[in-house]
Amino acid sequence: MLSADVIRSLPKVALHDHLDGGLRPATVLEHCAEAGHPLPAETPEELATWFYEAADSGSLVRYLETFDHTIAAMQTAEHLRRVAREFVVDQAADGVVYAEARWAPEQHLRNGLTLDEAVEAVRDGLAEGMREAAGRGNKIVARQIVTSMRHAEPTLEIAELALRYRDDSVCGFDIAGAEDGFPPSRFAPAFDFLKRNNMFFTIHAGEAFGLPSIWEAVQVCGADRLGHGVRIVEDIEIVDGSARLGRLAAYVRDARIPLEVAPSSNLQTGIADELADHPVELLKDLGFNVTVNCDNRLMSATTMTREYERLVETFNWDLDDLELTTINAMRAAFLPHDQRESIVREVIRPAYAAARA
Ligand SMILES: O=c1[nH]cnc2c1ncn2[C@H]1C[C@H](O)[C@@H](CO)O1
Ligand SMILES: [Zn+2]
Repeated sequence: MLSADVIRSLPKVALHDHLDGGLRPATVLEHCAEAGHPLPAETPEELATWFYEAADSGSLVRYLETFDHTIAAMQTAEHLRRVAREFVVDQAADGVVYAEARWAPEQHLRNGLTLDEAVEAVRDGLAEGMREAAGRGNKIVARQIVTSMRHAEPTLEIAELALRYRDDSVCGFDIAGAEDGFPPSRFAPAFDFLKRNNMFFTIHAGEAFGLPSIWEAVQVCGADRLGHGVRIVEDIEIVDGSARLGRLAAYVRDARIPLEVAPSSNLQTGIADELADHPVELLKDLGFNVTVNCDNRLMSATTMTREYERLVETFNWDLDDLELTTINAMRAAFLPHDQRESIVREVIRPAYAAARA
């Protein structure tokens, strides 16, 4: 069985990781003290436990309430820059070689930052993080995904922001937040605008709500990837031990739509009680384009290494499964094809070959 140390040493790819869901507890404490924002705990250890427990209710809406505290810690350019730098350094130390950090700039304007200033602060922090990680021998490429909050009044403003910073650290767009009651089609004008401009986007869908949400994300909005997407199992029937795919499940699989699966996070928001009952294994076995992600390292008390460790322990995942899902993720990255393939060829494949030898 693969140990945590071996998993950590292997190259991993993080496509779905929220910038405001992965802060170091000590940074939350420091920034919130400066901002005068009260917190429910006083030490990094207590705060880490508080986040995990508060997020572990089985409800996405309650899970999302915990972000009040991290968002309060990210309201100045300096705070955003540091959080972005630490995001990259921490991922790189965990063996992540490519990461996309998603966050919603509209939630970070309380102290007077403009949307552009906020995106630039994160851009600069990501660049510092990449330099710092490389200096420590952990090379990583990091980009940002600009997110719209789905309960907000849909506008084109955030999609336009993403487009303005394309090729300047922004690689894509996303919508996040409560899913039930806020279907992806509300943002159809933003997605149309991005399509017209040939820009990539992913959509959180099939996490807390089922097939109608996934269908809209894929067929109405044209999502390049699905954030979670795990409720696609609701369109799969097991009859006499063999799987029958409904039309939507078949489309998602056959069109190779990448699923940004985040096992620990999904358990906390109610997909199943135990990892053994999580659909990730079935989806992988059926040939869906599965990728493995943390979603929110702070709220789920996890890392990419930990997510894989749990999959190894629960489903006996081996090097083939790790390499497959890592290459799936790298090929689904919102990065130019030649850059993706060079990371696959020069970083991922050789490391897994060496681990086998
Ligand atoms: O898993 C999630 N589903 C829906 N929304 C989420 C999830 N994780 C984080 N968010 C929200 C809370 C953050 O403030 C926002 C932007 O990162 O995205
Ligand atoms: Zn998410």
